[in-house]
Amino acid sequence: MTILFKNIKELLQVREERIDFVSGADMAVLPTIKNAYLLVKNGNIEDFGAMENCPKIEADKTIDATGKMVLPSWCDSHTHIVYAGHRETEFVDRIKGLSYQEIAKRGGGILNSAIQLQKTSAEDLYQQSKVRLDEVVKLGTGAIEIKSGYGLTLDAELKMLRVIKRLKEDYSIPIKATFLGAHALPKAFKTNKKGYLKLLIEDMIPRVAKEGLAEFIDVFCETGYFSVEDTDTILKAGRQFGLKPKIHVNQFTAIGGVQIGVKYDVLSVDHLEEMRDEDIQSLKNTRTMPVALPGCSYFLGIPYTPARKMMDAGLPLALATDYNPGSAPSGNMNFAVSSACVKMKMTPEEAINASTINGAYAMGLQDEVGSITKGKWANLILTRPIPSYSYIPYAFGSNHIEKVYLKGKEIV
Ligand SMILES: N=CN[C@@H](CCC(=O)O)C(=O)O
Ligand SMILES: [Zn+2]
Repeated sequence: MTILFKNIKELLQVREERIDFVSGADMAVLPTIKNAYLLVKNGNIEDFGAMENCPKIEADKTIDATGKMVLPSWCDSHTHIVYAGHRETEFVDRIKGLSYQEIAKRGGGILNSAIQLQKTSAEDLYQQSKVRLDEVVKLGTGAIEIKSGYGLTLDAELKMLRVIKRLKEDYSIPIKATFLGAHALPKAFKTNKKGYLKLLIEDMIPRVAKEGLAEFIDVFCETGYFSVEDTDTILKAGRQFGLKPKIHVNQFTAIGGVQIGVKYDVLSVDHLEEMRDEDIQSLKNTRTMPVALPGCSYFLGIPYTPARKMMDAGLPLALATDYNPGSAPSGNMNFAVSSACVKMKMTPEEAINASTINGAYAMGLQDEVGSITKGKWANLILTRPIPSYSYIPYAFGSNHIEKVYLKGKEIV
């Protein structure tokens, strides 16, 4: 099966050679080809180039993309889309003056979602999550990471991870599963953190690894949740079972989460709303991808990740949605791109690099997706007619996507 996109106004994120990620000043460079063609064969990118070199072949399907752009699908490296119910009453409580932390102290927040999830059947959880996955695919997401962490008991965590496994089997989008048993201290262990750490280390991690339910392990390293010391203990245990770490750090307080991440050579450190100069310094010359979640900053009204400062220091950056019921109830990567430009002063080139190739790296998927490179999956966005790619973050709130393709198959 071959598909030929012709007369593409501009083909974005073209990388002749495979790269892992871009950092520092290179983030401002988005390689493109104007008036381009793209040939897809059996679900993968076969060839591309300027229209004058377009092969004279009879493809099974030819798409005239005059006035439109083609880019690799968004790579959303941080989500919690498998959850039960919703938390808009907490949203209203926050509008009325309560903070996210105050709500959590009253038993709301992650524990509220855990109670709802524990009562939800695996089938219902799958159906609720599927709606969200379908939605984000239509919004251009073509690779996604999904975390557990709303179970907080062995059974409920396994239920979440098995739902993620089922989504993986049912969708032609790469899905990476992350075990986040250390998301919050469950009510039953309120005064017994040691006991929960024991459960995590002796029961949950070995079982998750044995059943092959997750590739990554995550910890919410934050004041009032899991300390740096706890994080050290959990990541060490995860490593023994072959789970690669990517962690939540510096969301509300900077307590050394970045440094423990660097110690474990984590694939990504995510959130980073509170960054000290020493945190930026620690990330230099590492293979760890910093991930910013502007939807969370927007929704909670907390600081945005200091992207400019970090990129000026030579660091890479990825953008993700953090789609979850408490701090970011939106999985719209187009909004992440736009708010990164508006609020974090990222240029459209930087934001697109952060949401494609760097997002792919933050999931270990840089060899499959994230750029227009021969052999990569044809997970693509075909835009509506737009004047320039900067128009995507500029005209925020409008849908600029005409169609998305997963493994070359048209979805919308
Ligand atoms: N901060 C930790 N976890 C999620 C929020 C979880 C929730 O409020 O349900 C996040 O990444 O923002
Ligand atoms: Zn998160």
